[in-house]
Amino acid sequence: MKPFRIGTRGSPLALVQANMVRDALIATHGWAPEAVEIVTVRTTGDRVQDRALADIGGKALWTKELDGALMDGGIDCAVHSMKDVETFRPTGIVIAAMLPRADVRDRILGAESVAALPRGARVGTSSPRRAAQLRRLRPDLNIVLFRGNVDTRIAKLAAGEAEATLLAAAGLARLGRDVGHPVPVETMLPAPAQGAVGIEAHAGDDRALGLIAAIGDPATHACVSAERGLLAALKAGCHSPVGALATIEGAVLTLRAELLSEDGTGHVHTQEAGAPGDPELPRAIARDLLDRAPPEVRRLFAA
Ligand SMILES: NCc1[nH]cc(CCC(=O)O)c1CC(=O)O
Repeated sequence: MKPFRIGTRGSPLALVQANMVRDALIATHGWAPEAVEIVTVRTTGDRVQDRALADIGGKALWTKELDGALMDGGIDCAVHSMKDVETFRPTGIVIAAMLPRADVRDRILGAESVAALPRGARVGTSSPRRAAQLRRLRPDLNIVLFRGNVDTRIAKLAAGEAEATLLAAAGLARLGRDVGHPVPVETMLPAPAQGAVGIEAHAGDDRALGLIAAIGDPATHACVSAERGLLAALKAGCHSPVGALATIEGAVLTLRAELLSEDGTGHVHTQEAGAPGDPELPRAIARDLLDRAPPEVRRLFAA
């Protein structure tokens, strides 16, 4: 039998995540290790390292090449950090499953907490959300541009390019890097879909869809879909300063969300509960946020 081919980017984190999917498929379906093959694909985002992603402005930085491989049958599924997957997917590609979500929080490296940062400290990040949240909490901080994969950013910090940086707890844990301190979600609401690994397949490939669905976590899928539904309703993307986090308790999904202006002076947040899988909840939250947003925030989300 032909091996089941898992497409992934080649970054260390992407490879760890692809191996998590591989291990889950092998365990769930009782496959031999050689029944799965990992295929690495270089994406636009991997090639462009010297500019802020927001400046490149291009779409599908992390997915385009993998989408192509899915569409032409070069791979059977593609594994992504859901945080990096555009809100609107091409026709023919479906998110078949998500692995159980990891720690959703950011971690701060170089200080015990955001409050403990020295006055005027330089904090390295390329995330408009993290930059805006930091500026709101601490207008005295100097935000400096940090790009590259997790280890590159840790190395920049060690080289003294900033006093502190923020990284997703999930990525650090998956890479075995026990560094920094978790930032409570009450201090910094995470990015939509942070900590979730998704598996995509061709919409017409029923065999792949079935095999992948068997390793999925429905609660993660419902939460991340609500967070992505909010982005869709806002017509926002990963370059917009948006925090969102859905959680499920019993049969109730609670979605918390905030929008900020780039300089952090404008801010609006809300929280609402509903049924998991109800697409109206994120839409209602988006309308409420846009209604109440100050002009400098609404301007960023004008359709
Ligand atoms: N934008 C890069 C990116 N995409 C996913 C993760 C971490 C893993 C995750 O959030 O699932 C990271 C690095 C980071 O933000 O620290």
